[in-house]
Formats: sequence, structure tokens, C-alpha cells
Amino acid sequence: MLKMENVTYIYEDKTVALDNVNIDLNKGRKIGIIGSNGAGKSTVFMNFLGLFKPTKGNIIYNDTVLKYDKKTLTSLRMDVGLVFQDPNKQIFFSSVYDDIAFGLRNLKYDKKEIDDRVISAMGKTNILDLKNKPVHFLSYGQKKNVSIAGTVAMSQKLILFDEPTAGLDYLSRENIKNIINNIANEGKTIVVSSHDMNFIYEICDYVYVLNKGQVLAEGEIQEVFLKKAILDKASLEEPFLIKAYKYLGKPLCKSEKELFN
Ligand SMILES: Nc1ncnc2c1ncn2[C@@H]1O[C@H](COP(=O)(O)OP(=O)(O)OP(=O)(O)O)[C@@H](O)[C@H]1O
Repeated sequence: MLKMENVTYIYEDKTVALDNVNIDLNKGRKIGIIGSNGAGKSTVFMNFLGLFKPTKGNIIYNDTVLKYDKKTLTSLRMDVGLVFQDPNKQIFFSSVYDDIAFGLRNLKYDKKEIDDRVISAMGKTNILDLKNKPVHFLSYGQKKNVSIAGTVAMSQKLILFDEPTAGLDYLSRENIKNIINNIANEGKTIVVSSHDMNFIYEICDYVYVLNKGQVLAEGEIQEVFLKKAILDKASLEEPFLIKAYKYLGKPLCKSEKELFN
């Protein structure tokens, strides 16, 4: 549904954040966009969301060059959602229910539809017990789930996750993994930007490696992560499961569960 063709993006101060980048979000169901600080990941998301317009090149949306008129951008918003890295930037309302319902109310869905969707999104993100809780009492991890629920309720075809595991403990991280897998199993496309190589390796099936605004490599997840030279060049660490395979002679597994069972 979305592609980036030869996109260069230059900020006002002349920083070249993206340099002739090609990314095709049809290449996987769960796509990782990885790169060290400043590699250009957020700028990629902003361009895919239509919030930034490429300096050169095009965003291709449903096989045509993205136009930036109100009608096309509204359609893009209905198809593409974003889960912010920091849930505090995404949550506006004081009640969990109202916050998740916000986008749906904006689109003027009827009350029953809103209720069904909010409850379903809360179920999918394991926060049904928080329904009546004021947002300011929630922990960071719980707020993260609320912000994901708000996006899940919109039921967009493609969801971008910006650093979904930042600031989360082991259990919350596992919870996010399950949520993402369940959403992908419903037929949605997930795009995850992250520094957390273990998470990306376990969750994604296809990956783009960004380095200094350029795509350094792309491919099936194991194929890319087995090439240490690429990870070194992009200043990224090898995931634990790749290390176990390469240096400890263990089988090449996609999850810790697989390795230890
Ligand atoms: N508003 C801005 N004005 C000027 N330069 C910017 C702006 N925003 C980002 N940049 C620069 O663009 C480049 C890419 O930044 P971007 O935020 O896309 O990287 P990132 O991969 O998301 O980094 P991080 O992992 O640290 O969030 C960096 O050199 C950054 O300093």
C-alpha cells in the first residue's frame, strides 16, 4: 500500500536526513526499520504519514504518487496509524476509555460502534481492567498499552510503531510482542522502528537497515542479521539469538522459546 521511491528529505537547516531512500512496505507483514541515532528512522515515518513532503522523490500510496490534498491525506490517515514512542505525547484525555474513543468520535462513528471497538481494542491490548481508571494514575507501561489501544481501535491497515519497547520492562516488552503479533495475524501490516535488535529480530520478518540517511541493506530478517559487517557499519549490535548460533553453535532460532525448548 505504501512505498518510498528515491526519497531525499532535507530539513530547513540543510541536514540531509534521507538520501535517495527506497522502502517498500509490501515486502513483509512485520517490517523493521533499524539504524542508530540520527539514521533517519523518524524522518521515514513522517514521510510515510504525509506529515513531511519529500524534497526529492515520491511516496507511492495505493500505486499512485501521494498527493497532499485534504482528501488524499484523510484517506491516508484512515489507512495508516502511528504509535508514538512516548505515550504521554499520544494520550490527551483523563479517562482511558475516552482517550481510546477519541479518534472514533472524531470520525463520528455511532455510540455502539465506538463502544464495541474500544472494548475490543482494550481486550487486544490487555487493559480491560483499566477501563475506568484515570490516566494520571497509570504506569508508563500501562500508558503505552492505552496509546496502542487508541491506534488499534482505528483498525487501520498499516500501523507504524516508533520505538515500541523504549522504557519498558521484560513483561511489558513481551506483552507488546504479543500485541504486535496478534495485530499482524489479523492481516495488518506492522512497521517497527527500533534500537532494540533482539526485539526486531524476534518480531519482524523483513528489515531495512538505515545508515546516515541511506538504506545500507534490506532483506529477510535472518539473512540481514547474519551479516555482521552490515550491523557493524550501521553501529548496531547482533541479536542474542544470532550470537548463540554463530558463536555457541546453537541452532538458528527466531525466538528464545524455540532455543530453550
Ligand atoms: N527538525 C529537524 N531539523 C534539522 N535536522 C533534523 C530535524 N529532525 C531531525 N533532524 C536530523 O535528521 C537526521 C535524522 O534524524 P531522525 O530523527 O530521522 O533519526 P532517527 O533515526 O529517528 O534517530 P533516533 O534513533 O535518535 O530517534 C539527524 O541528523 C537529525 O539530527
